Amino acid sequence: MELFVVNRHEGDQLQEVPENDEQSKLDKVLKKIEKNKKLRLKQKEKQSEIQSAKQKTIEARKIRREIKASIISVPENTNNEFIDKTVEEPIQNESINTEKPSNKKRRLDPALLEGFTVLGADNVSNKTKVKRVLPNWLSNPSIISVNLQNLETKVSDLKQLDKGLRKLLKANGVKYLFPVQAQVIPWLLQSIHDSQVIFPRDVCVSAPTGSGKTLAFALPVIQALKKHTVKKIRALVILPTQDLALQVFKTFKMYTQNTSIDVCLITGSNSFAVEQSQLITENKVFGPISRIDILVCTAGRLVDHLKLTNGFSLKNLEFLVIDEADRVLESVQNDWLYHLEKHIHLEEPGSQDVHVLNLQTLQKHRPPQKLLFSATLSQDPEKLQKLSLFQPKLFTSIMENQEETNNIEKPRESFIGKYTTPSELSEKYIVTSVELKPLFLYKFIKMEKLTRSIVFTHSLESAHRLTLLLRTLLEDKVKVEEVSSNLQGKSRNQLISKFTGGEIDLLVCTDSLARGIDLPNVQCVISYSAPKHLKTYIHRAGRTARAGEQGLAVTLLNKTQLSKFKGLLEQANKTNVEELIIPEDDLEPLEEKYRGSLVELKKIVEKEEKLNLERTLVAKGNKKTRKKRKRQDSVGTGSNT
Ligand SMILES: Nc1ncnc2c1ncn2[C@@H]1O[C@H](COP(=O)(O)OP(=O)(O)OP(=O)(O)O)[C@@H](O)[C@H]1O
Repeated sequence: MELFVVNRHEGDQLQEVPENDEQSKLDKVLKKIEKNKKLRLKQKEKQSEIQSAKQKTIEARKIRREIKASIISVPENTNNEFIDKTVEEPIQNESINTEKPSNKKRRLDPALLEGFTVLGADNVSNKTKVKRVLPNWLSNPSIISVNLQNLETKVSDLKQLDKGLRKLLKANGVKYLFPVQAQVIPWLLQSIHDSQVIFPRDVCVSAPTGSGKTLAFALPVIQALKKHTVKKIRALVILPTQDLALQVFKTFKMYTQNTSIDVCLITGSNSFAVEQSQLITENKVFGPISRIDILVCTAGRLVDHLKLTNGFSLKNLEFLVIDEADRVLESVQNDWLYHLEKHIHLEEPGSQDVHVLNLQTLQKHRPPQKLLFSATLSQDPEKLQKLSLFQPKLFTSIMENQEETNNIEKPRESFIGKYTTPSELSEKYIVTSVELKPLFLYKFIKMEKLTRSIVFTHSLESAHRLTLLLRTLLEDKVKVEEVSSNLQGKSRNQLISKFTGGEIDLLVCTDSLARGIDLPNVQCVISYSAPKHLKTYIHRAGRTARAGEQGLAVTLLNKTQLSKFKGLLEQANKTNVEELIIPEDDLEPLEEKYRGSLVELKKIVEKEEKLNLERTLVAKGNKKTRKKRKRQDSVGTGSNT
């Protein structure tokens, strides 16, 4: 029997009792019940503890939210502070909170539970919605109108502006200032005047394409530099491309005539040595000295001169203008910002006066006033922060006819950062299939009798093929040319002048021509390849409807691109861009011709490819023969010696 005895664990307190002892059995059961009762009671207590801890955690979160809300409200006069737009509660706040008066401290204690998963607790809590908080200077800009029709500021009334400059403006047909000029020029002139006693604030200007931003910075800079007699580079204007630098250079040249100010352009279109000789002259007594006052350049070429040109100095810089600023800042060309800052802040060898703190040395070592301009200026504090702006001031435009215009004070935070386009710009889109896209374009060109228009494609190859196809379709009745980045220097400029002069009707190009280029009276801009980014769309469209003229921007889309394109437009508050419907029936009579042109295009492309191949082979062959000859020559010379 003993083999079958099972030793059961009956609990520590339980004594072994004889099986027939009923009373002891009963006692045993009662004890068990009592024990279970106690256990349940304990569990209940634990449960209620957990419940109250949960309640406390919720209260603590509520308090932290309140404290956070008071911390992220931006105080006045913190112009140059960049407060992260995605302010999440800083961890340090927890320890700060626990040191609050006793009642709060008690309420915040459950924060200690943070990090523990409370079993059985309801861990689904509402996440605090992160509010976009901009620094004061970004959320309180000066608003620029986009209306170029009813201009109010007469050039002759702007008495702060130098008489000579006013005369030149009139001579160039400028009688009224555009809104961006009417606001920025007087403000800058005042700040330049005040800069004798206080450091001037940096300025960011975001205004539509073709709204006249170039004069808004050029005129104040020229006026400020007129007083100097000694030549030193005092204004540096940086642009993203050679074309744009040339354009801005021309404006400076125009408005510095009749002054002693010298302007120079360095973009790499001339040889390095020529540029060096334009920048610096060698003086027998003083060594290398500057020949110029204003330098217009591209970022990459600037760095080359900072590194290699003896005597090239930007230590007297009073203005640093960055036009198309968002693009220039995106470019990492030779790390230009780093090299520029390093150069400006580097002490002259043997210089002592930086350590002497008086007004004169402060003025001498004051950083240049930074002026940033663009139609798509980033208003993201993090991006702007790398420029270390000093008490920046923002001028920005907003869309007319928007609710915001009527109540500027209310929705500032929501409209800041949205790009604006000229109010004279009409926008449309055409939906088509990939195969019929060129046919739709052809029909649209014929329908609208387009001249003075620009077609944007996504690649050089696509621009080239589309040019060939359009030529065969349009049979030279409409003059089509392509501008690509393959085309450099003079020939590129010649082509652009031909277009400006009306000799070319359609320019097919890539986005190398999308930004800043000021071509007068462009009738229509066609995005043959859909733009991938809103900025690209805005700059492409900005080649038309400039300086108060009417203009049309049309985008060709596949069905799959439609929703993304609409999304882009929404980002700029454009909700009523309409579809231009070209009925497929209208295309039928053209299909025959289209097919013929495609066959023609295929032949031309094949011929070109063959020609290219032959040229490459000839080039390779020449190289080989040259090498062979060289070897033979050296063998020959060896045998002779
Ligand atoms: N007050 C004015 N009256 C008449 N025309 C003007 C005035 N100001 C500028 N313009 C002309 O308007 C055109 C566009 O000016 P500008 O190139 O400066 O525009 P923008 O704002 O820099 O454009 P983008 O952003 O595309 O570079 C130029 O041809 C310029 O000569």
